[in-house]
Amino acid sequence: GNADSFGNKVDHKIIGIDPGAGEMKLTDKVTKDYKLSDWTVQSGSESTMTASLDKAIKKKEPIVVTGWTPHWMFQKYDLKYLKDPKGIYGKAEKIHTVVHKGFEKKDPNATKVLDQFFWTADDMGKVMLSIQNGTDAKKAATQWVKDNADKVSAWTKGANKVSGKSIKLGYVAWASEIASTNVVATVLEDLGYKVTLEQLGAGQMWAGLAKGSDDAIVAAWLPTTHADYMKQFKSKLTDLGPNLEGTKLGLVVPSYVKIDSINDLKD
Ligand SMILES: C[SH](C)CC(=O)O
Repeated sequence: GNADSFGNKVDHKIIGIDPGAGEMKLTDKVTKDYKLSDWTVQSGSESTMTASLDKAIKKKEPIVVTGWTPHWMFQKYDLKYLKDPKGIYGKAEKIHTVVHKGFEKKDPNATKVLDQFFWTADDMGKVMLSIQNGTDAKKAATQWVKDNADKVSAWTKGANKVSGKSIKLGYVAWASEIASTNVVATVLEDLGYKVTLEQLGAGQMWAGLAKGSDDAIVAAWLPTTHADYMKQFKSKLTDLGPNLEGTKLGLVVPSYVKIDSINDLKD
């Protein structure tokens, strides 16, 4: 391709996240369907991706990463999504709360709270930003719960305080899920639950939920991003529905990058 193409400038690399993330599967499909044959998707983690983004932006260098909303990166940097004319990343999605099938009978009280948990990208953004600014995730969650007693009381409506009961929440270390899982854990702890948080890879989180080593997740990106996991484990899961609506995911570049569409990645 021509020497000064964007592809050449970034060594034809899309800076990705953890290999089990649904977005990575979708990004593989993007490289195929948009015929980006000389491109590779570099896997790592959310923190290696955001570190690469930070480094490039500090030097005003070109970069393209797998991004998503809600995420603090959009508050911290001036970024834009590349248009996805083939719609491979899907439309706005919802993050669902999913429990191991049978948990709803084992603990209807906790299930009620999990079912009633619902908040906005702004709510999540406040917790994410506080964590990004160095506050411990647990403390940021506790602070948000304290500051939003009205919202939380809607989640715990009709639920009782408990003693001697425990619950295990699985999650993946994505900023969005660190925020949501710690907030839900705090609310359950305030009701008397002993809550264990298990940080896992995406595949392990779904497998753990299916086999019951975890009771619940608030991290299911549906209908597109986690479609494969949901299909694979459907018979072992009870989907309690959305806890957040209006997500987005796709390829993200700093605004100083002069391309606007995934099609522009072709040399
Ligand atoms: C990275 S998004 C929060 C979720 C996913 O891609 O699996």
